[in-house]
Order: sequence, then C-alpha cells, then structure tokens
Amino acid sequence: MQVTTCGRRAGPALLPSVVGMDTSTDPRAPIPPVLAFRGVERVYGSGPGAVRALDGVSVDVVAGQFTALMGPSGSGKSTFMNVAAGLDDPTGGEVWLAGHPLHALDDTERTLVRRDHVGFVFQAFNLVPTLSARENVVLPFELAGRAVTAEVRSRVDGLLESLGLLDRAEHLPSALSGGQQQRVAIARALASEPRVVIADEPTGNLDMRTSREVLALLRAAVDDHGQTILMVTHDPVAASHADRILVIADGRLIADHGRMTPGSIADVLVSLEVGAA
Ligand SMILES: Nc1ncnc2c1ncn2[C@@H]1O[C@H](COP(=O)(O)OP(=O)(O)OP(=O)(O)O)[C@@H](O)[C@H]1O
Repeated sequence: MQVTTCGRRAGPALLPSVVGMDTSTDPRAPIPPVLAFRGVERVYGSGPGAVRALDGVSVDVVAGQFTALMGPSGSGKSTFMNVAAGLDDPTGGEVWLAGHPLHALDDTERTLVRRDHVGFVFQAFNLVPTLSARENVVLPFELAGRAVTAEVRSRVDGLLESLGLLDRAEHLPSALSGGQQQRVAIARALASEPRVVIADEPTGNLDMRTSREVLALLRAAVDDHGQTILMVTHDPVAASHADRILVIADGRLIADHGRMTPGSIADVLVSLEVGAA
C-alpha cells in the first residue's frame, strides 16, 4: 500500500505558480494534475461542535485516470467531491481544478470553471423529465450559451450511438430503464469533453448487471478517450474498475491504492470498520 501525502500541509515550496495549468511547451514536462488539493480543510460550524469534514487533504488527481474515492459513512466523501467541483468552499488550503484556483474564486467564477471543465453523473440520474434523451445531452451546451453546431450534434449522436441509445434518442427519461437513463446521464457528462467527470455513486440505483454495463462504459471513456473520472462509491465491485482507489476516514486521506480486486477492497473497508469499533 502506498500511503499518500495525507494530512500534510503543503508549504510554499510544494506549490508551483499555477498547479494543473498546462503552461509548458516542453513535451518532456510532466502532465499536470487535473485536480490538486493542497492541505484542504472544510470545517462546518465553530467551537466545540465544529465538524472537520476535510482535515488537511493533499492529493493530485491525474489526467486520464479513473479514480475511486471510498470511505465509511460520514468520512467526508461528499464534502471532497463538492469542494473538488467548486460547489463548496474550503475553509483552508488550496483547490486547483484544470489550473484554476477554486479557493480564490467567487461563486460566479467557480460556476464558470465548473461549467467549462466538469461533467457530473449522479446516483439519481438527474435528467430533465420533460426533455428527450438527446435534448438532455445537448442541454449543457444550451445552458452555457454555446452554439449547438452541426459538429456538436454529430458528437452527441456519436455518443448516443456508442452508448447504445441512438434508437432511444427521442424518448423521455420516463420511457427509459434505469440503466438507459444513467447512460444518457453519462452521455451528457461526456458530451462537452470536460477535464473531469465527477460521478457520485453512479451505480447506486442500478441492478448488478446494469451496474457492470455502466462501469464498463465509464472505463471505456478512460481507456478509449483519455477521460479523467473521479467516482465516489461504497461498492467494492465498482471501485475495482478504477485505476486508483483513495480511502478517506474522518476527513483524512488514509490510503492510496492502485487497481485492486473487489475482495481486497472489501478487506480494506472491513479493516477500517474494525479499526473504528
Ligand atoms: N452542511 C453541513 N453542516 C454540518 N456538518 C456537515 C455538513 N455537511 C456534512 N457535514 C458533516 O461532515 C462530515 C462529512 O460528511 P460527508 O457528507 O462529506 O460524508 P460522506 O462520506 O459523504 O458520508 P455518506 O457516505 O454517508 O454520504 C459528517 O460528519 C457530516 O455530518
């Protein structure tokens, strides 16, 4: 097991002037991380009742990797994802997304960074019920005021086809199965070619077979298109599709594993529960 830089407060020497921004033209330069946390803290409340949901988290999420974030209930997974996506503000430390210092931006600026660089996949699909599958996939372009050009339409149709949805493109979400709805959500997340897709329990509402299909699609987005994915899951089978498994407990990153089998992941989670008992 490689233990991360968890809990370490990064000093100035660790901070390049712009973390994650590709400013170099040197082809030998290391690929910058898509997401960088530097000593990130998120404290809710104050005084004796304060909760340290993130407690000095330092980690890089690497481009073109499928990273899973796991941990017990209340360990800080949702807080990590919300801070990573600029939906929540850290109370300390630095968060860099695609080269942008989220910790230093105001709400409007963070919204723009999120819109341009993050795709979301949620457990509850979150499709607009009155729009067809294709309209749901195109919606983020329209919301962002981006022209839905012939090229965009062709990319959307290519995605729908590769996800096996072209013959369902005109259907409303209510006429689709859970697996098909999640595939539409994945198409929507991938369509704008975001720097990172944040997936929150994407298989939480799906049966085992459909879960496997959805995970294979996420895996293919990484392997075939170099997509970066950050996924929260409680499910060792889901996490076994990831290249890297981060484990969080009490707001601290406590482990950083490469690919693992579902059995080994389950062992790690059980040992956490035993340790906490
Ligand atoms: N808005 C909030 N106000 C106060 N405390 C909060 C708030 N949001 C989260 N917390 C607390 O922060 C800690 C981490 O919560 P978080 O939701 O990030 O955990 P989680 O790992 O996602 O849990 P779960 O797996 O149950 O969804 C918990 O102790 C939680 O009660």
